[in-house]
Amino acid sequence: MDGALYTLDQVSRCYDQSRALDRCTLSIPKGRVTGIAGPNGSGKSTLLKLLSFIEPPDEGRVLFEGREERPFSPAVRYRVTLMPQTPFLMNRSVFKNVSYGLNVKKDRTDVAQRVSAALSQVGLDFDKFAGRHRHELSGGEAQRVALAARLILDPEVLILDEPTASVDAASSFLIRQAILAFASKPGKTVILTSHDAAWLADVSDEMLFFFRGKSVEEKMGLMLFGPFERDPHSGAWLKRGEDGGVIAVSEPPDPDAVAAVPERLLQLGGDANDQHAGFDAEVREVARRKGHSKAQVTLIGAGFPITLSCPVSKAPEPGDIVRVTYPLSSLQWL
Ligand SMILES: Nc1ncnc2c1ncn2[C@@H]1O[C@H](COP(=O)(O)OP(=O)(O)OP(=O)(O)O)[C@@H](O)[C@H]1O
Repeated sequence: MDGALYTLDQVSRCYDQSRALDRCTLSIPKGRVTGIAGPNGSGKSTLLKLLSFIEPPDEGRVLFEGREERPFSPAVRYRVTLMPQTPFLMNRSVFKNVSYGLNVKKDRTDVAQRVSAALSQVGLDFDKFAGRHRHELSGGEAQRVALAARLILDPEVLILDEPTASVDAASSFLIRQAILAFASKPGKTVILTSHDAAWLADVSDEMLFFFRGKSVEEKMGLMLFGPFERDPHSGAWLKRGEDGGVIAVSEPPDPDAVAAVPERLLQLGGDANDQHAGFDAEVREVARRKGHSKAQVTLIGAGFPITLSCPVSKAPEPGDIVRVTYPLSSLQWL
């Protein structure tokens, strides 16, 4: 690792009444692929806009190579390129779209050759695609053209917001290949989000997990939102599901707090006791990936979604009812 490229120090970004980023502190390494995962509305896109110097923070500091860029200089903006969630393609040829950024920079060297190389990086043939217009492209091809339009600029930092949203498996694979080829060049940093957790984990060297406008330490396998209740007999705190099932929690610090257990600490099997809480859950999905010794398991317990990983040899099957246990001390309040 070449050290931190970005450091965010207590950064907040507010829209109307909502805080899209809430006193967020994190760092992103240079020369690595960093994936940012988190639920809808957790602030991922807002973070990417700040990292691209498109929007400034309302509070706190965004340091780039240890310096605060405020106001943003064109020099630093040219080093960073963002592909937004729904990238815009002009209603002109693929050639004009991909070469647009070079035009803006008045860079006219070997344009056709560079457009051809950029298209080839995303698996598109120059002769077949360069003359096509937006309406002559599938969703996946349009997304790859948008990526080629960023790759041709050869930025130091490539930031991609949901690059595989609504593309087919073939395009998703080609986008992954293009990202990894770019990232393998010296000095390149990639920062990206995706709702496809397995795809994101596969392409990323590092992962950051987002929740309510800030980065949390690790991926949570169980998250429970209030209200919580107290068992009148035992005095223990719990979350009751719609099906009547209950999941044990510790005492909530405030009514809005969310109870969370890291995925790593959720186990299949085991007994509940003073230190370990447990509940029954139905297995919904088991994802086994080639070359990985662990399977990703999605379950529903007391009506709540749960994810955990377990050795492939011990993975249950969809439909199985299994016991999920976790150390009570591992429960965090977010
Ligand atoms: N331009 C805006 N104006 C008002 N509110 C906004 C704006 N952009 C984002 N928000 C709000 O800020 C919060 C964070 O949004 P953001 O798009 O950063 O989350 P996200 O994690 O990228 O979500 P998703 O996964 O759905 O793309 C949300 O509550 C959203 O409604």
